[in-house]
Amino acid sequence: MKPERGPLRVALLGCGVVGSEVVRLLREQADDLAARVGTPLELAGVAVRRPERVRAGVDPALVTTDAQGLVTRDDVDIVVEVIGGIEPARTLMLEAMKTGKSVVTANKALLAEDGATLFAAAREYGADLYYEAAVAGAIPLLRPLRESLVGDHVHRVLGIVNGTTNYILDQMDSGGAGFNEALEEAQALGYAEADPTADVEGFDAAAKAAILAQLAFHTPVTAADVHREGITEVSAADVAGAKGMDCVVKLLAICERVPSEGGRNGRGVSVRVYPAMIPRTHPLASVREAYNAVFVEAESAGSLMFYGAGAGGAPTASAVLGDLVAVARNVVGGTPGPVEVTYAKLPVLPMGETVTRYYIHLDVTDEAGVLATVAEEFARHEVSIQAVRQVGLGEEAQLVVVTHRAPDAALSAVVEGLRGLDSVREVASVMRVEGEE
Ligand SMILES: NC(=O)C1=CN([C@@H]2O[C@H](COP(=O)(O)OP(=O)(O)OC[C@H]3O[C@@H](n4cnc5c(N)ncnc54)[C@H](O)[C@@H]3O)[C@@H](O)[C@H]2O)C=CC1
Ligand SMILES: N[C@@H](CC=O)C(=O)O
Ligand code: NA
Repeated sequence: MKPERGPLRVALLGCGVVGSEVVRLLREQADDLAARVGTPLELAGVAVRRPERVRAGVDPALVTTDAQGLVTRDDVDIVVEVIGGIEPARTLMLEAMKTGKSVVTANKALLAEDGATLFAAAREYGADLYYEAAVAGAIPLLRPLRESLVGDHVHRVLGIVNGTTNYILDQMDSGGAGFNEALEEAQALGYAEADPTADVEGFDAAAKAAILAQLAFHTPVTAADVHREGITEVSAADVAGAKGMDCVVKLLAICERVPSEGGRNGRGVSVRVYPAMIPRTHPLASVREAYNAVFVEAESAGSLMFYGAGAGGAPTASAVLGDLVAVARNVVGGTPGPVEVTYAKLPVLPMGETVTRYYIHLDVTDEAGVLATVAEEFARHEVSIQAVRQVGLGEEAQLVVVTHRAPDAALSAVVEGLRGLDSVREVASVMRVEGEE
């Protein structure tokens, strides 16, 4: 008979919004977790920056500021990293894996910047590296891509992966709070990153897009490869323009395989994050507050939709605990989990080659021939117009143009050209349109 093993000892790095919830769940669900793993999970230590702070439910004897010492201790089996940022998180995780420990992390910034180093270490030392919480918080998305869909051929991953910006855009759309007020609320609710610039400038969503693209297309993608635009430039006029089109503005992460004539894998991938209009009838339009939703389109599976809480302490801790149990079971069973494979090595194509649609709102002089001059600018760059509408007269004259799909570079050139026309007083709003033709 196999001898019963002792408890698995867990080192927790960071005890902020997510870490404190991990501690709570480990305590409150101890018996169930032990039954599911086959042995108890025991907290070996909690590394913090400010030890003097009182932390509810954390035994002060477990608290340390020596994270490095904690991850290399012989009585630690698994390390949970919820500090965030690049360093010291990277060094701590590498040290942990070098000394034979498996790692669970929620750190998308690090995985998207230098995941390759961490994955290489996991392979070299036979350790597990699990990170479900890093993308779309509680929503099971990475495990489905990494395991359930690994036998399929993914074409596209499209979704809302940042709760803070969705909360802000939702408030702007519903006419509630302004930008700053909504951001403060998102921070108070524990959705925002330590530096909310990461949220509102799209860095957080870009990191998640890189992780998703890498898993979906088995190809190396880092945050630096992702075309990124945040929501700080989204104005009340953009939101109102979207309403006028029966659309809503959402910050979207889009990862697409770009088809080629011959090869099945395509000629590359497009990975991008930007605010875009989507029709109110589109399922993503009904994703409110800080919720996330992601569509995965795969050859055999068809379209799959994942929806739920993408941010916040308890939802994120749920994903961390799920990984912790999975890793603990692997330790108990003596078999490591799956490793990342990036064999496809597809290039990430420049944004200019990406095919999208544009909505363009122009303040124009109301005189004969303006429409023709404007239309000529589109024709010059071979961008076909789907619809054009005039709003107002005289000083108030405005044109709203929606294009058919065209390369982004051509659309940018059209906007540049329009800015140079005498009959165009102002290009009031430019936004990509996603969702449907
Ligand atoms: N809050 C959320 O909704 C989500 C957060 N995440 C990720 O989870 C991680 C943690 O996020 P939060 O808990 O929200 O951040 P937080 O800022 O609330 O917590 C991080 C904690 O780590 C501590 N810390 C910093 N440097 C340290 C060090 N050298 N040693 C020990 N402790 C140190 C900080 O004092 C802080 O208490 C980040 O990677 C974040 O991107 C992922 C999904 C959702
Ligand atoms: N700051 C992030 C937290 C989760 O990743 C968000 O707002 O979605
Ligand atoms: Na997740």
